Amino acid sequence: MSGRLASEYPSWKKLQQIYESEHSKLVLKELFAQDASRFSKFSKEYVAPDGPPVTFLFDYSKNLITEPILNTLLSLVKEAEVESYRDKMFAGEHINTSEDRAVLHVALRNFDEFKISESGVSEVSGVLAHMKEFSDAVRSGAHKGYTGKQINTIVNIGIGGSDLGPVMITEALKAYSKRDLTAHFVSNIDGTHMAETLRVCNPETTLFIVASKTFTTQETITNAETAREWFLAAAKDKVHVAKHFVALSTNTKAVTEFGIAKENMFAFWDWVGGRYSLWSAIGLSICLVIGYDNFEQLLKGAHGMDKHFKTAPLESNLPVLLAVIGIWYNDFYGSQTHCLLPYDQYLHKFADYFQQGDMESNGKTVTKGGHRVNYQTGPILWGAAGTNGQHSFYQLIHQGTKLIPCDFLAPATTLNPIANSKHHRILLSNFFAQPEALAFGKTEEQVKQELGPNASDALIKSKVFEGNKPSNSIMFPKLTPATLGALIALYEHKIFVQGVVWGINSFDQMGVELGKVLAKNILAQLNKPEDVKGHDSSTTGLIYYYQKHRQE
Ligand SMILES: O=P(O)(O)OC[C@H]1O[C@@H](O)[C@@H](O)[C@@H](O)[C@@H]1O
Repeated sequence: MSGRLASEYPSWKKLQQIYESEHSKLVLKELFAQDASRFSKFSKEYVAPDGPPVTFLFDYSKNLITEPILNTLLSLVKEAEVESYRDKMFAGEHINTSEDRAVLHVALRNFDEFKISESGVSEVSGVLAHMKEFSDAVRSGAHKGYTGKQINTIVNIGIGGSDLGPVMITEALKAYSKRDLTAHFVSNIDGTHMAETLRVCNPETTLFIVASKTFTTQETITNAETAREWFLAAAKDKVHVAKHFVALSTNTKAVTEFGIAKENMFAFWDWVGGRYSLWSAIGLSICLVIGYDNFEQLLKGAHGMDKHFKTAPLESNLPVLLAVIGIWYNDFYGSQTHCLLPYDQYLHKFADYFQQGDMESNGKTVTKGGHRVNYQTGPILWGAAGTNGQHSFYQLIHQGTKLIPCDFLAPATTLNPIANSKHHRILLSNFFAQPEALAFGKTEEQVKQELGPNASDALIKSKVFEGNKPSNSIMFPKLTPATLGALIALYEHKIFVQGVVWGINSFDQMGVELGKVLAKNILAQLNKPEDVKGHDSSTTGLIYYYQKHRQE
């Protein structure tokens, strides 16, 4: 975040040399054979410094690294002054320079421990108290709808960071949820999303949560207006809106203009980035689904990781280790993508969530100093819950031509021990087997032995697994709210470290703006062919086709 080009650091140059001279010799099978203590050298157990008990094992031994490589990667972190930028973030300095803002999602889960002087920080506990009071009232049935019935359905209307976090967490912590409260999340402007949701809602028992940091996002405002119209068609009187609509936003003026009273608004501040906002008022739907106490556990779990990130030395700092291993593949091996593979059905939205978290943060081509980078920045992030991916895209990871580093995550104990935990043992045997197969593969010799003397050469070759595919494994005792909080914070800080090394601003998102502006302009031209002006022939042709075929 210094704005310097990463390629100028001495360690970067050294890493390039190491890669060129050594990468063909970095063979996991040999690295493990040569060193019986490789696992203990390259794994760490995280234990939360305080707060709710959180622990997990981070095993990074199946990576194409040696101690000298790791040390050089850590020198890179030092040269990029990651520690100093980390301290600036925690101190509330305006490290989001293009927007002149602090980056303080850590202040949302701080419980007054780190001293941070930025306006709004002292209001965090008041908003949490408001969230507790409101979510308790809805969950207990004290807050009633306009006909006196209890609320049994919530609809969160938001997109991007105002949707993905709540969706991911409410799925991940479903085991802790109030089962008689149904939660829907409407994000897409496509009317189908709202129409299909309203079809199963009853206006008397539904609470709409309009979640938008800016309260100007076209999708969210349009969806909220449609929801209000639908509600008023039944409730008739606007006075009833107060019981059925709340807003989560930084923009009091726009919220009031929309018709939501100030007391039904849950505030947050411009130093909370959209993709880092689930810890803020944007988490209200999470509180409603899992209860405030569980939400607080989530925050405290994240706070424990914040403390670890802030104080642990680089060589045992887990977000730093995760970040530099990612940089090694992204910038030296030329890996384009990174795969997140939770072996836990509850975490089936984890990769979707970090797709925004990572790609919107580090998908940048210029440094903070305005220089075009001459190296790769953020990876393409993707993934799915195991074992589903194994029956779909793992083929390419095992035998395709691309190197795809993977993170495997799994709980030792399932929250659903059905059939005597038989399912979980099978699930975990896959969680253990896949990284092993990726790393060690299967040689031609082994295949020949298996197939016998009559097998054709082509068949033998098709069954060979080259191996040497790297992965991290993260295993935790059980998926609890605090554990989930710590895991999310781990990845958030990984993104931070990588952004600082690459010299980019991880906290703006200028890239989403152009499309928004163009769409507004085109919306005004859709009525008549003669209005369609100023486009290339392809765009004009597409709009004409629409105009010819639409039926409204
Ligand atoms: O919460 P609001 O302001 O509606 O923004 C929703 C989303 O909009 C997008 O354009 C991005 O900027 C995201 O970072 C953001 O999370």
